[in-house]
Amino acid sequence: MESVIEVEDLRQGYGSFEAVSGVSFAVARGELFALLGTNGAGKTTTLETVEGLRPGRAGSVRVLGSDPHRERRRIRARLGVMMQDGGLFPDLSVGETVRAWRGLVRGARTQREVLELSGLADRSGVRVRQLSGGQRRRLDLALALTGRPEIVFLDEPTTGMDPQARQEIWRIVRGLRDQGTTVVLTTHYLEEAEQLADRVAIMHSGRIRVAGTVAEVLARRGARVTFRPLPAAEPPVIGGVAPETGGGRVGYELVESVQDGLGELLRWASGNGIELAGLEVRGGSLEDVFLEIAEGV
Ligand SMILES: Nc1ncnc2c1ncn2[C@@H]1O[C@H](COP(=O)(O)OP(=O)(O)OP(=O)(O)O)[C@@H](O)[C@H]1O
Repeated sequence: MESVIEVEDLRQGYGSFEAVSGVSFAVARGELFALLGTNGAGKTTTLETVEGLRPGRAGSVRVLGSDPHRERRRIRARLGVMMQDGGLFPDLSVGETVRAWRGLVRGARTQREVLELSGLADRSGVRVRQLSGGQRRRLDLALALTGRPEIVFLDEPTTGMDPQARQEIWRIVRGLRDQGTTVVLTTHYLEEAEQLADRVAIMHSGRIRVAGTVAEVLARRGARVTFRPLPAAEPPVIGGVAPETGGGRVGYELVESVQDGLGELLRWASGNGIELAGLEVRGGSLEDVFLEIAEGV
């Protein structure tokens, strides 16, 4: 598959501080790639370098076959960027903002299309300063899409939004992907990545710690099996894993032996005439992986 973004061993920093310490990833055309991570992990720094806002300190970044910083003019019109803190003028109305933006973009969507994308067609005369935070983000997103970009960068597109506003952004982002647009986003919301992303990379302290499809990332987590303690019986070792007791439950973290371990537990229970009270089996979530990485496990 054609890679439209290739990042190899990228290093980036501020003064003597290194914020990104050797990050590598590639994004295929039409893919939705999410960068996740703890606060200060280096997501925005990575994204801004890939957008070409500044040159990397070391390593290589190619976007649509070009160096996004040195050859920015060559590819700029093919990229759409929605920054964390959009550069909107508070005194312009929504309509004026869209008109001004369209004037800067080649092959722009119509005024009406951009207003409809922003969901603000009926608020065209309202000043930007009067919009809610969520409405401003939607306007930012619509502006980023004005030139029908091939690649769209979204830095925390739904931060601070209520669930309904978030769903609306997700609908627009899914629409982009359906049209074959490549999307790279950063997010704090694991659910957002689970809902939208074809592939994710989880960053911590300037490095990518885990990357892959959501299914691949979750596969490194097993399942947690728990039940309520039994007064008369010592819980067995299953799948080679010893029981842990805490919070009023007996639990096992089964990674490679989920099915075998569960089978052993059920055979042990029925062999001893025991009913396992409150038995639960829960697969790993992206949140578990995230917390594990954030805790440096
Ligand atoms: N302009 C700057 N000058 C100095 N240090 C900076 C600057 N911008 C970011 N940093 C530092 O670089 C590190 C990475 O920041 P970055 O914003 O890339 O992380 P992030 O993963 O996007 O975080 P968040 O999720 O909190 O937005 C942090 O330690 C941050 O304090």
